[in-house]
Amino acid sequence: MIELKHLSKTFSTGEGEFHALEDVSLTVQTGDIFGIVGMSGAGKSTLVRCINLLEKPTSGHVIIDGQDMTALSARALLEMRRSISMIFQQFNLLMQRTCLKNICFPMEIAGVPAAEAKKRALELLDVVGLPDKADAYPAQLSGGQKQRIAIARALASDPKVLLCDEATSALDPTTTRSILRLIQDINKRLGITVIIITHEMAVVEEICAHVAILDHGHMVETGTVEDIFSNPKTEAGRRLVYPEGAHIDQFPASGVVRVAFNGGSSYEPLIASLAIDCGVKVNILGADTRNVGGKAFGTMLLGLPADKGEAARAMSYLMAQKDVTVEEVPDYHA
Ligand SMILES: Nc1ncnc2c1ncn2[C@@H]1O[C@H](COP(=O)(O)OP(=O)(O)OP(=O)(O)O)[C@@H](O)[C@H]1O
Repeated sequence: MIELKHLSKTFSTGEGEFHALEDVSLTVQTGDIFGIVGMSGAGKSTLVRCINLLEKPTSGHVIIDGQDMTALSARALLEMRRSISMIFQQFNLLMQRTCLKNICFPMEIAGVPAAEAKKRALELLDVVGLPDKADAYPAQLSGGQKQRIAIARALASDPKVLLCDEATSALDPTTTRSILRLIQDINKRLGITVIIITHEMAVVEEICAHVAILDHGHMVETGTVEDIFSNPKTEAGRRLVYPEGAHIDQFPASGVVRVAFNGGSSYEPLIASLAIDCGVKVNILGADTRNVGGKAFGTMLLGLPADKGEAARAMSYLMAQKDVTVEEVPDYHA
């Protein structure tokens, strides 16, 4: 389990202090695939670099399997870091080494005998689906293949945790999907906890179970991907989940409710049955729906009728529905 407790990171810059992270706390369970999302500059990379202490937090704690990383001696930290591997957007392969030698590199540093390292590297080439690329150089590979080699290298130290910093951001959608499948496979087969830093909600949607949203250095929302996608509670969350809209204060109506569909089979008939069963017509002010893991999710903003009795009937009807949550939108102003 990875626990971040009240983590803050302040950089001193020419213009004074810059608070890149402020009081961030979150827990990632062992074996999870956890997404950390946020717009550019939100502090994602800083956060991930604090997890393996490449960046020393200004205050707060990083606790991995009960061990406080911030309290370890330099030697113990080095040892602990071996159990946390990282992959990057730009792959960071050594261009003058073959793929096999790239994968051997962390084992060489750890003092693994050459023959043993080579054997393990060949196994890892198999794991990432590139058994024929042992003698190829990175320049001879596609972006997706380079990332596969980087993943093999990351696995060479038998890590417990894999940190992925925008690992698919330089790849096309098809290659992205295949790399995400590989990461998912590694998570399942090897039980490695995965933390994915990304600005793309599609990546989170594809493979993460839990997600945290960072906004200007603050962790503003965290939960299951289903919860956050079906009903983002903060402005930053809504901006990421529904970049095309769902800004509630642009709609001209009063008595607005947000209806979130939490994986029920269908949403279309609800408004129709509301009219037929209750005799109440509502305005659909905005809607956005999506499919997560084969289930339907989405939110609708509904404008309730001005008549208080009708509005109350509509509310109780909506609240009685299965797999639907309803909340009034108090921050709405006509
Ligand atoms: N060493 C540093 N010195 C000063 N400021 C820094 C330093 N590293 C990061 N920052 C600032 O901290 C903020 C967060 O940066 P970070 O790279 O963590 O964001 P990010 O969410 O990963 O963004 P992106 O998606 O664009 O990479 C930025 O405003 C950045 O300029």
